[in-house]
Amino acid sequence: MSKQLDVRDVDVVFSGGFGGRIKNKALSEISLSVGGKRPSITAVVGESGSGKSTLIRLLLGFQAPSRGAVFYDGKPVAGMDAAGQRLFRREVQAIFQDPFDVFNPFYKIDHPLITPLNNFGLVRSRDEAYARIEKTIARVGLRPEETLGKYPHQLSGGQRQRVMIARALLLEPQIILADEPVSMVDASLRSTILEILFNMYREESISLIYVTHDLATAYQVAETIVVLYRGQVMEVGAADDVIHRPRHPYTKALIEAVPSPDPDVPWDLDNPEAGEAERRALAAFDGSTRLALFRTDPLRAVAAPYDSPGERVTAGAIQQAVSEARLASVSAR
Ligand SMILES: Nc1ncnc2c1ncn2[C@@H]1O[C@H](COP(=O)(O)OP(=O)(O)OP(=O)(O)O)[C@@H](O)[C@H]1O
Repeated sequence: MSKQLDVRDVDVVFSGGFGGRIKNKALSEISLSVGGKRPSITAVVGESGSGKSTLIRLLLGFQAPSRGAVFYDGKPVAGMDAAGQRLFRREVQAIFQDPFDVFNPFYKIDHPLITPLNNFGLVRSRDEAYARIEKTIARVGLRPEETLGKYPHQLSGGQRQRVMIARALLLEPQIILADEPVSMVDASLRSTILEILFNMYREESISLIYVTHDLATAYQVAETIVVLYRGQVMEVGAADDVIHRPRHPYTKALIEAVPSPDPDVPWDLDNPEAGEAERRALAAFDGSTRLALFRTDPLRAVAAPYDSPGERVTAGAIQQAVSEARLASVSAR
């Protein structure tokens, strides 16, 4: 049983202009929940200005709703006592788009890892803190000896993002809100970071709200997709249904906007347009084969072995690649 974060029928209205007479409804009639009986991953997909950041601030308790309420573990976040708030602050963690903004450039990256452990009384000594930090750093795929003791600018963007994930994990959260966690990371690391997030869910029962503009990665990790447009939920459902049987014209338009290159043109690994779907397809092979990549639908790609660039791939090879890629995608979810 994991704890539940619940948004019930929330509006967020911002006032602007002279005397606050101009009203901007950033969120309208929003209801969603994560966690509860079993942990879950929900993706919230929306374009710029759809209200994603406002939603994250609302979920973190930084933005008060104009109507409706947010509940954590059945209690309204707005009315929590000090002890409740403290628990909420520890158990609901966020990971942001650009971790560089979060780090203080004058402190080594050990600082934002040790401080919350001390503040929440989770460790009794510096040695205990370092033992936990090293273990967690390793879990997000970094080497403690190459990471700790460094300043933020001495790490790559992907390393900084993984340190932020480690920081969230150290606090033993119930729920993680990930706000565009891979949009600043280069393509080759995107899958790795999404996989780390997915493993937190699978291995530690942490629920995840993954906020993104990218339908393909949403489909990759989430079981439920919420499509947000101008502050309203346009469509919500199981990821497969939303992607393969979209009901709302806006969702259809989003899916159509995912680039789908000519299936007759083989891709190679250096193709800069290769995205999540291609990388997943590649995972179906052991990497020893030369591969050409094809999109089969907007969000799925297959990899087929080929001998030399430009050579046409046989239908049989594609068929085999399709079945193997499907198998890979089934087991990855
Ligand atoms: N503090 C604020 N005061 C007034 N209006 C705001 C405020 N914050 C957000 N808005 C407005 O609310 C709407 C939603 O903004 P929000 O930042 O949540 O969108 P977003 O989906 O996160 O966009 P992006 O992906 O570009 O960050 C926009 O119209 C924005 O101008």
